[in-house]
Amino acid sequence: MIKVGIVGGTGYTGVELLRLLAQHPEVEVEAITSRSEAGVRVCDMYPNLRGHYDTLAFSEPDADRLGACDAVFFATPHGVAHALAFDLLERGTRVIDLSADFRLRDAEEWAEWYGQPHGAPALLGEAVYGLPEVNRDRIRQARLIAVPGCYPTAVQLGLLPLLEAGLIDAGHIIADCKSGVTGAGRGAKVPSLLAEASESMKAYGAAGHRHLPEIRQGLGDAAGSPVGLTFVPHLTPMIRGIHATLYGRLIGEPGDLQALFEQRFEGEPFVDVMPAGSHPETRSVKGANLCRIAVHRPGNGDTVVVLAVIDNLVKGASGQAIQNLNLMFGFDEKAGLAAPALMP
Ligand SMILES: NC(=O)C1=CN([C@@H]2O[C@H](COP(=O)(O)OP(=O)(O)OC[C@H]3O[C@@H](n4cnc5c(N)ncnc54)[C@H](OP(=O)(O)O)[C@@H]3O)[C@@H](O)[C@H]2O)C=CC1
Ligand SMILES: CC(=O)N[C@@H](CCC(=O)OP(=O)(O)O)C(=O)O
Repeated sequence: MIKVGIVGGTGYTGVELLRLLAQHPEVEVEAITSRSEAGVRVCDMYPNLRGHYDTLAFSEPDADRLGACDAVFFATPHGVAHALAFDLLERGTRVIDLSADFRLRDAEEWAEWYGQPHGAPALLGEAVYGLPEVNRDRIRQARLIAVPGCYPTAVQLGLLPLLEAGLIDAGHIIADCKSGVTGAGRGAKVPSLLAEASESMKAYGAAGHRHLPEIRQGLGDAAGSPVGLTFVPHLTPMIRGIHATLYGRLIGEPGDLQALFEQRFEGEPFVDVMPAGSHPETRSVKGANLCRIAVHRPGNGDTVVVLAVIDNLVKGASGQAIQNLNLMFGFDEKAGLAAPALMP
């Protein structure tokens, strides 16, 4: 049994960590922080957790208490993990950061997109990008994990087989993505209000979203050279879910694309390549640590269309974070993550 701490326990990804860890056979949640709810019992704020965490209460972030844990998850806004990660690593605590603080390798690029100086550039060299389908062996050895963003998880998983095999024009890729409103976090914001977000849909960040450099970095690694990417996110009236529709221009005759995807993800516990002709639905991954993918070649033409769906709070955040923890501590990769999706 290991002890873990969670910094930022009142947000959607924090409570999702608690829900999933309640089923984890090797983990005990030792500390959970919230400055605004310090002293409140977790089960009083989140009644779905009654019977699972009846004595655990939110507390102020405290380096000594967190540093006594084997691992600490940061489910906090950008910049918070920068300030605490070094101290925790010095104490021998491993850090799994759900925010974007350690996702970009270039501190200056991070500062440009996140509008603040990078607070821990000295740690960037050792941070491992926590996409197990790419970096599984490095994750096993890591002390510091940058959990990928929600859109970047869906887009990279959907495009990796094509880029690694050099089958599409890496200079002209389009990622048209839709997210549920929990992607915007739990903090009160006008665009997340029921009257604003329901029965309507809108694009945002078309001129440049902060996930663009993260996705470009990962796709560039897969392609072996810089990629040209147009990424347009949309806010849709659902609570959870990301749907990515990805377009690439085929170079020459690609062979059997369905077989390519099946082989690339063979044995992956959390990627499901669906049968040819499928159209995956976000509800088919709701609550599950899973990316379902379908690959199409309309009219046998020169464009390949990949459809990828995840739950933004699970494979797009907290589930993927636990998948990383399992690898870091040598647990079964599926521990705590085996439940199927909720349908309907
Ligand atoms: N929602 C999603 O789908 C996804 C989110 N993420 C990322 O995960 C992180 C958390 O997201 P989400 O759960 O939605 O966020 P929320 O905004 O819902 O929650 C943020 C949490 O962080 C705490 N917090 C805020 N500021 C500080 C601070 N300075 N020091 C310590 N704690 C702080 C808050 O508690 P309090 O203020 O009381 O201390 C709260 O518990 C973000 O970086 C987000 O971008 C990643 C993938 C997907
Ligand atoms: C719908 C919505 O607002 N989505 C968020 C992305 C989700 C998220 O939290 O991004 P990280 O994984 O990088 O933390 C956004 O567009 O900024």
